[in-house]
Amino acid sequence: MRAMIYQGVYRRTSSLWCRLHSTYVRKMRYLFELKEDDGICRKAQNSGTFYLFHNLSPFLKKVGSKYLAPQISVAEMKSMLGKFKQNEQMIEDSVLIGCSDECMAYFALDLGSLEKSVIESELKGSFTELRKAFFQLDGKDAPLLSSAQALLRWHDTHQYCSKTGQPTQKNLAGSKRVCRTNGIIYYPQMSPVVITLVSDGSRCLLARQASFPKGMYSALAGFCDVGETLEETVRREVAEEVGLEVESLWYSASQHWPFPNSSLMIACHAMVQPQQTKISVNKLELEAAGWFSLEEIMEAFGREPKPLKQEDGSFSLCLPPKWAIAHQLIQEWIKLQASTPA
Ligand SMILES: NC(=O)C1=CN([C@@H]2O[C@H](COP(=O)(O)OP(=O)(O)OC[C@H]3O[C@@H](n4cnc5c(N)ncnc54)[C@H](OP(=O)(O)O)[C@@H]3O)[C@@H](O)[C@H]2O)C=CC1
Ligand SMILES: [Mg+2]
Repeated sequence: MRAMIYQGVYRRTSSLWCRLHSTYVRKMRYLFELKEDDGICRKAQNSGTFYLFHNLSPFLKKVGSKYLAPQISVAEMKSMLGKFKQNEQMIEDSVLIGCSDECMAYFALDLGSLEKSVIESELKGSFTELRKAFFQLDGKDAPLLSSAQALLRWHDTHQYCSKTGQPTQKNLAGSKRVCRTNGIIYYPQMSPVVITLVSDGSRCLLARQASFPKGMYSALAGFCDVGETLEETVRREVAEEVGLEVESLWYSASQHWPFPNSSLMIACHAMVQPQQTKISVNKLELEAAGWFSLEEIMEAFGREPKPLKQEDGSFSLCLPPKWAIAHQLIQEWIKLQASTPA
């Protein structure tokens, strides 16, 4: 009801509204309406565009070395569903993931129940594992597909109420699911993770897990435990993984991270005492960890960001790609070194 009144007011005063509010505010208010009101959302689905997935792999087109995520119009969607003899209502399974500056809504839809190869040849592209394409995606596509995949995965794994065992229903935008039996509302979840670049004033500490690409080192990361503050998580993870005590820390930025599930990566810098830098690697968590000088870091950034085998069989240092927030932390650390007197 609130959203309907709101929309009426919006229509009557739209020119005033446009003058009063920035594009950003208009977009956010519009997305809020779509999440609140299934009727408005249904209309938006009939004029919006769709990002397609197949069992959580996004539909992409490869242009040179880059991947692009095509937006499929509602007309194309309906024609394709017709070819599969599917009801157009399948469009309502989609989830809202954003909108354009002109308030045209974007949705994501998983077509996992349909034959993959037929859709691929129909739309001339391919469903590609997100992990494979993530670092070659166009600027705006990576965060959009990352949150779309997380939302689709959450709906796929929350079909039933954990209290009553009854099926849950999603609202049209997909911003929640409701158990009709007892009214419990479930909201999409993500796990908070801290990622910390530890410095001793002149070197930074990087580590690798056995699953990382050869030669790749990154900042220390770890999931927040229930009840912890971010500061406590940073201190605990640094102590657990490399046996050091953090003296001070500060927040840098955050990023949604789709692997292995939906995480909110909260990036921090931390300092340890220059006299207390002896690392003791927790081999259950990490394969290796080490201190790296500014020169070593600059040299690694100067190389191609891919594993490079050296003559002795080891791999040269390779740093996280620019989309990963760890990359940003390392870049900030470099700037800090330049601005700090030796
Ligand atoms: N952007 C980047 O550069 C980097 C990103 N990351 C990301 O940071 C995240 C956390 O890093 P990681 O070092 O693995 O974390 P942790 O150091 O916390 O260790 C991972 C272990 O924690 C347990 N765990 C606790 N809570 C969760 C949860 N909510 N989800 C999954 N596992 C949990 C699991 O143990 P068990 O399975 O035994 O129960 C898991 O093996 C990952 O998503 C990883 O992809 C990590 C490094 C670099
Ligand atoms: Mg870790």
